Amino acid sequence: MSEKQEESPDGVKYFRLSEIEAQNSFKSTWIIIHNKVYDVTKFLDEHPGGEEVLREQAGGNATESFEDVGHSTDAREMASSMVIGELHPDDRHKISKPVVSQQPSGAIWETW
Ligand code: HEM
Repeated sequence: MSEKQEESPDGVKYFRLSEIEAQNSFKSTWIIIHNKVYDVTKFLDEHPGGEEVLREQAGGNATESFEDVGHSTDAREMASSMVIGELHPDDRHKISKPVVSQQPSGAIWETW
């Protein structure tokens, strides 16, 4: 295992966020959903929700919009065939917001 951790222990490929962000063209369109990286380049034409919504998220985190739509089980299965790897664990905090909560003591907690 290299120190750079380009793979998870079970062999899943890790992509850095900068690498993913560069895949935002018609030639290559990647999106992130729940920290998984999807290559949707060939799917753009076939997406029932249209190509535009995928293009808008190209190279970025589409988790919220994907979940907002309430995609079907079929859609989720379809999506799983497009997974090419995962966002590198060190970059995950860059696309997610902390959950802020107040404890009974009054202390403010931030969790990721
Ligand atoms: C790999 C990723 C995705 C797959 C495989 C996928 C697949 C599908 C499928 C099969 C449908 C038909 C309805 C259903 O079965 O739920 C659908 C609808 C839709 N999708 Fe996606 N989708 C993906 C990502 C996204 C993303 C990231 C967005 C938003 C940015 C999006 C927006 C929509 C919208 C708005 C519809 C509704 C279309 C309508 O009801 O007229 N999808 N998608």
